[in-house]
Amino acid sequence: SDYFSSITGLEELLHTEEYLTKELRSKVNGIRTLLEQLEGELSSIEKEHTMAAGDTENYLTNPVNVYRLMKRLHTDWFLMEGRVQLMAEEMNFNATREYGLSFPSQEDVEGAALALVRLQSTYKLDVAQVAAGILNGVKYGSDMSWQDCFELGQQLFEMEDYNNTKVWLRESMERLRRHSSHAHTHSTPTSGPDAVTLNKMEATAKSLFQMGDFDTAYELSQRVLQFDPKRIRNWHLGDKGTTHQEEIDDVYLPKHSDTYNLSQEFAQYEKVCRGEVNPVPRKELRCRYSRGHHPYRLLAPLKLEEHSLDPYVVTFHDMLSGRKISQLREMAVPRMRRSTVNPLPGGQHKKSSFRVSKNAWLEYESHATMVGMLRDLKDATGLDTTFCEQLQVANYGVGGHYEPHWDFFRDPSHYPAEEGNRIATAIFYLSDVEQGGATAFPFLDIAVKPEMGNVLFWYNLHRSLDMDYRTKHAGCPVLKGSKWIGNVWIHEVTQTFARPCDVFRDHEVSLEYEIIK
Ligand SMILES: O=C(O)CCC(=O)C(=O)O
Ligand SMILES: [Fe+2]
Repeated sequence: SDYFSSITGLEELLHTEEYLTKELRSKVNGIRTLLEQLEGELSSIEKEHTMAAGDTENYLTNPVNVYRLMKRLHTDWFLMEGRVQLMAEEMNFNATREYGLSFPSQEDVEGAALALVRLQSTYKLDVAQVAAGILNGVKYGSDMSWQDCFELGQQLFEMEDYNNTKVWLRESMERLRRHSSHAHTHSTPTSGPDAVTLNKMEATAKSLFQMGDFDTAYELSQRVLQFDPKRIRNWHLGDKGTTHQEEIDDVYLPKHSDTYNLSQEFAQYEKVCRGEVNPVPRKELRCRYSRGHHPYRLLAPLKLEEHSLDPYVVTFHDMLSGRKISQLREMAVPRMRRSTVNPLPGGQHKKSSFRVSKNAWLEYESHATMVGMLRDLKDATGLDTTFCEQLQVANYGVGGHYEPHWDFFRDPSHYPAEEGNRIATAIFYLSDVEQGGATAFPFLDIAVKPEMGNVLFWYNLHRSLDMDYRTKHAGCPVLKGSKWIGNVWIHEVTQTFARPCDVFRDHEVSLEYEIIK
């Protein structure tokens, strides 16, 4: 399971499908050959038999015919029987569990549905466009059928996401309406919903009705009636007369939605993800060459892009070659696991829809490339890299994201006292991302687009080592493509000379951002 959280798992699923397709294709071809043989033999017997039946006496007085009749019934029909049996055996196709192939779980399907609606809401995508395979005006994939949309609507309904249920069911019904009127004008037989689907449609309409979503319920029931006018008898009258207990039990009522996702802060985060940031130019910010903290950088200066000076957030361009990036990703792939988020004290590390990605932890000493990364970081920032966690390589698939959070730990029991808190974060971008997937700082109005080889760096702590709450940040949902990053977390102890503190504590400025929504 967890296929949906990154691209590496999805490739496996594609492999499954390729295998199954080939398997079934060869089966279908085999059966067709057998069927053609059978067809040939049967029609020659039919021909012979018609001849015999047409003039029985004449036929049966011919010794050759008599012999052939005998032979047919003694041998040929049993050969036929064998052929049919063979075909029946061939017909057996139980591929879905047989070959140790990978299949998505219910959780995966839900994750994929969730990803789709997340993208839709974060990037304000039009459902009709998404269903048509268009993302922000670029046509990528093929259309979704009305059944696809309906199933997604059902899925969302089960997940109790009623707002999205509504839009997808409506899109589905709209597509069904167009589909059937199109089929009609071309005088091809209308492939409407089958009885099972109609049942589902009816049940869904009923639940929506009882939940008070009359418009969608109406739209659904109109389609049901179009294909089977006998259905939907009197439930639209409020089901007087059939108020059995079970009828009431199967009504779904909305749960309270997650309040964070409804907060101002979340809305601001989504805005930053969409790139709707404040257009006021920040004159103090520059793109410039930097010598960093090592004489070598006089010859090979760093390309520094400032995003913010306080808190300090910058990009170092072109810090890692494509070849090294491939090495890193190759090392990480076999170790990738679904990402977890830090638990509340005493809790377990949990998978969460808050963070959908896979990651692997790699030891810096295990490869020269990683040792080099730390050295370059040290040269660029002046920070001491004695206390770093292992390198965390993460991959987000489509819809993958990491909601706003802080990298520092608020609870000192979550880091070793001798290392201190996470003073700084460096994100090595190990891929480009076609659309979406920015690293966003909602309080700072900054969205950094991943560019392969760049390093995004910031301080999580004030000089006073107090937590800088303005550094809340997130990985925006990946809309198109796959996002790879390498996270380096540098801890505070041993940085006394690299980043000395001030005479006064400087943390007041960020306190107003402390509130957790
Ligand atoms: O994916 C991103 O851009 C941010 C990742 C991040 O914040 C983290 O892993 O802590
Ligand atoms: Fe982070």
